[in-house]
Amino acid sequence: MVENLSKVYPIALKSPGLKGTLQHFWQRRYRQILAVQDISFTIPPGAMVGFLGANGAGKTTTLKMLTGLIKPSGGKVRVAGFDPFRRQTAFLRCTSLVMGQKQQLIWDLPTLDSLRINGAIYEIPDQIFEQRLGELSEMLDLTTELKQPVRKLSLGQRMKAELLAALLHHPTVLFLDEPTLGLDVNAQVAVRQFLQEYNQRYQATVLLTSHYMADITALCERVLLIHQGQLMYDGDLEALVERFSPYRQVAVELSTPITLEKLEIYGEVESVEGLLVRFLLKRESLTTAIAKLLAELPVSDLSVSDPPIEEIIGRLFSQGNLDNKL
Ligand SMILES: Nc1ncnc2c1ncn2[C@@H]1O[C@H](COP(=O)(O)OP(=O)(O)OP(=O)(O)O)[C@@H](O)[C@H]1O
Repeated sequence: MVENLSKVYPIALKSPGLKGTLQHFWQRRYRQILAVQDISFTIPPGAMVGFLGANGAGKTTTLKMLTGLIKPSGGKVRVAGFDPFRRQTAFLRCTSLVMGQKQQLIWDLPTLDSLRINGAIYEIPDQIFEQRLGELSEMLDLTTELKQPVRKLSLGQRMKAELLAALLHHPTVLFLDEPTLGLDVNAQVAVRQFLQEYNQRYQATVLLTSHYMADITALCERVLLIHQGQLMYDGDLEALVERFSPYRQVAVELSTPITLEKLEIYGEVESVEGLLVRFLLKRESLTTAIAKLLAELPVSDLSVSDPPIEEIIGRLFSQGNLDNKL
């Protein structure tokens, strides 16, 4: 549960050069960055929620406040009933934060050794450790890799090993910051499937950020959208698409070729491949535009769909777009 949560970062203002450094030493001046402004939301146990926003929107800052790594400047946070910033043992035992760009496994040690260290930190009894290790490594399809030093693992194997390390204590609340960052498509799919299975098997609550919309569409029905530190949307992913995509994609198969110039009379032409033309047509005038197309062009087939979700969100995040739309 998050209520009116805010975070302000003070940024030191310093002119370049020695003079600036000396001045800064005697008289420090700061500017404030409002990284997160007054956001509120509640996530019920067991839900998987996507956290969307452009670079610098405030996602990582929010996750850091939810995991107690930084102190909020204002507002209230409760995770599984705890105030994260107090970092109580019971809180640490039921949560985990996985950051795609940071690693906790020790580079030169075999993965298994790092996992044993984690087991000791969380005081997991040997028998339970072995049982969880077996279970999670099977779900993640990791076997002989665990005996290799971390530096010898592929990026995908390393991410899976990181997840194993983060989940050994069976957290019921999971914060994932770009867990598939830089992975190839197969590894992304494997991580995604694992997260889904973990969520279902242990009814874990998951808050996930990702730049790969495929992660969000595969895992999350509900999304939170943050823009310049403010929560702009909290609801169904599908409804978000409806709300922010004013266009539908209309694919038309022609029986004879038509020049681009003539095609453009009917709407924005997205692509032409031989006799297959893809239009982007405005939702509000879709039926009239299609009727005109069918009446005036030699159409042999026609289908209507939403543009890919990546494209919609991409357009949404492109400079200034959100400001106009919200
Ligand atoms: N430690 C810090 N000190 C000062 N400013 C910071 C600090 N961490 C983040 N910021 C600023 O706060 C804002 C939000 O950053 P944050 O890292 O939360 O964004 P994000 O949504 O996670 O972005 P990305 O997708 O690029 O990771 C940005 O303007 C960033 O420059």
